[in-house]
Amino acid sequence: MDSSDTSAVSRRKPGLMPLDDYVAPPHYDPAIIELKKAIDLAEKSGVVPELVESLKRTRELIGQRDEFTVFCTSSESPTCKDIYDKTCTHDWRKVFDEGRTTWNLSPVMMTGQLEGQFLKSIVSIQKAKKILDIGMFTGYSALSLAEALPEDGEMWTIDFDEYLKTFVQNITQSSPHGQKIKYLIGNALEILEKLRQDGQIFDIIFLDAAKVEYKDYLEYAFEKNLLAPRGTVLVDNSYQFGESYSEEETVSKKFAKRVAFDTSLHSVLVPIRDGIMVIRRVVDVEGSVTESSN
Ligand SMILES: C[S@@+](CC[C@H](N)C(=O)[O-])C[C@H]1O[C@@H](n2cnc3c(N)ncnc32)[C@H](O)[C@@H]1O
Repeated sequence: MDSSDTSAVSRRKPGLMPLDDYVAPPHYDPAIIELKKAIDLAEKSGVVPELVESLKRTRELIGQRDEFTVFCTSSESPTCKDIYDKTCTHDWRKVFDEGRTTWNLSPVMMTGQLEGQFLKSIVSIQKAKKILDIGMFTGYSALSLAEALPEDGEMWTIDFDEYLKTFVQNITQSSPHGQKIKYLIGNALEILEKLRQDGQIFDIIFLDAAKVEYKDYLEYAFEKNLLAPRGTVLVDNSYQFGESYSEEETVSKKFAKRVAFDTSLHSVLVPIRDGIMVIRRVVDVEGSVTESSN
């Protein structure tokens, strides 16, 4: 986009993030990290200048595309922005060293504005009323999802630490959606088992905790029926920074194959950020009449 076109900016609907405020997030795509290396190498090795220029132009186009994607995406709520800012300035290393968090947490773990708005869209399209968020951290995904729920909607969120619950509660109490959030503190697998025994079911389940446990979360959703009929599972970090499509048989790749080869599931991997997989029961997408691929 031509950034000198200010008339385009003034025509944008209220609520969109001003482009001047846009700060490019750290890149999740290993191809872009490789491209930066290629530019350095090309500059140092004295190749034809047109090659260096072409590589730089490629990098610039990727940056412009990312910027344009954010431009076309509604902005975050003031409370989500507050979560973002407070998470970025918090001393996570210190609280981890003091034993107050189980994981050595980092702001890059947050879903953030673009993914948050995507999650909200899914909630509203599905008209979901009850959601489970596995992996709360500082509540960015939990609040984004909660914001699209109806007033009597329920947002249940899981994480290990009481410290995180207090952190999130202190911020979300100023949001009208904060009261929809129910905190489940402890180990995700133990909590999922308890939810199953209690017969709880959810319209949407968002997976964003331990990647090695994703297969178990999936089993709880589809085989142990924590997912309501016509429900949706959303899986964050489906690219896992490239590990899912690397040569090696990584945990993320095994999970992706597990989903891809399951004929009872319909899935689509949306290339937002580190990749979000949207998984539903095939009968809920195609009905009972399906066309054979043979
Ligand atoms: C990537 S962060 C979640 C980010 C969050 N969804 C957001 O939007 O900001 C992963 C979180 O999952 C939690 N977690 C990881 N494994 C867990 C487990 N087995 N049980 C409970 N929480 C877990 C970690 O403590 C961490 O806060």
